[in-house]
Amino acid sequence: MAKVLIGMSGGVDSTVTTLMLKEEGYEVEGLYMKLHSKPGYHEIHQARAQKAADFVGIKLHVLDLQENFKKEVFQPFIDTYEKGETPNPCALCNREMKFGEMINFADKVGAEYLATGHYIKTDGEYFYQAEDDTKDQSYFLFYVDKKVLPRLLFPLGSRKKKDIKEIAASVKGLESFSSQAESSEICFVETTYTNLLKDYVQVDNPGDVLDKDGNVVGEHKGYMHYTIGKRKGFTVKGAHEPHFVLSIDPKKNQIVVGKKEDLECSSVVLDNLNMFNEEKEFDTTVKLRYRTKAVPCHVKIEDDRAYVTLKEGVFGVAIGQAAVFYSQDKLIGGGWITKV
Ligand SMILES: Nc1ncnc2c1ncn2[C@@H]1O[C@H](COP(=O)(O)OP(=O)(O)OP(=O)(O)O)[C@@H](O)[C@H]1O
Repeated sequence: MAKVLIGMSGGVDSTVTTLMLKEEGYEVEGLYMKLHSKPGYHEIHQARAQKAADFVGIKLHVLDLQENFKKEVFQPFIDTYEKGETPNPCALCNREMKFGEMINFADKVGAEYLATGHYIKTDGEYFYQAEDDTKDQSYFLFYVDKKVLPRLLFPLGSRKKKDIKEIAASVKGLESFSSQAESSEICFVETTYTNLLKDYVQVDNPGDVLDKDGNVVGEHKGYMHYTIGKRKGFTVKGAHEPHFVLSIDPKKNQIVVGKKEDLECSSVVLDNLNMFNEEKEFDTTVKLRYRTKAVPCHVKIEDDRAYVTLKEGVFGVAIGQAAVFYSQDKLIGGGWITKV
């Protein structure tokens, strides 16, 4: 039977995935990657991964990628906030670490396949949304190099999260994995992103809040406290209705605020595209942030830029975020929002 490398984080998903692969008869080896440098984190999670590997009876490799992660994922995260934009570190991590470095490691140990506990499906050519739509992670995988797709296995793509927890709870020796707290959306953010940023950049720096016409109407705490669509944490003199952040000017340390309807966006431009097919002009649907529904759109690709016309207005679209195209449940590509 073929050899598969499984990314083991010490969490319930990759632990149950490992068990499934082993039961299916694959020759399985595990890999724990040290990615970010959150103090005390790896001691706990590596030990959990080791416990899972020992239970299933497989070898666990450990790879220290902290320097690499810092350069490819963490620093861009800080830089994006400094530019007044909204980052998506998970999409970068998936391309560079989980389906970049891990594929290289799979080659090293002679594994034909790479598996993870992601909730997503693939047929080797495209990604598809997971069966469990509350857990679907396809949005964060749009930037993975399509060359690696034929080698990926996602046993959880057709499963429900609650069933995975039940499996862990029912296997003697793995019960503790079923009750672990769910990991936060961004693994290296412990509390809030601003708390983390404060260790690296000057976040607290009061400045002016402007209205759409450029009048100073209030004060904010420092532009990095805000992302597009945020409605709290700044003052607006005499305001009776909620105001939302419409744009951020990092150079002037100013934010522009307005009403909900001012946030509506009808087109976006994307760069750094990652398309899974060759089409240059098409109608499809696009998701402009995680946990929102995909809206119908028209796409025209020219010189590695996608010009996307939305057929329904979308609120709170932010530069720096991913725009991911879906045809029904099939992910056909995406890019990074560079202009709204
Ligand atoms: N540090 C790591 N080392 C190796 N593989 C990892 C690591 N972190 C995540 N992975 C792999 O990527 C998958 C998805 O990671 P994600 O961070 O979304 O975790 P998750 O959905 O909470 O899964 P889990 O319950 O396995 O932690 C994991 O199931 C695992 O296969």
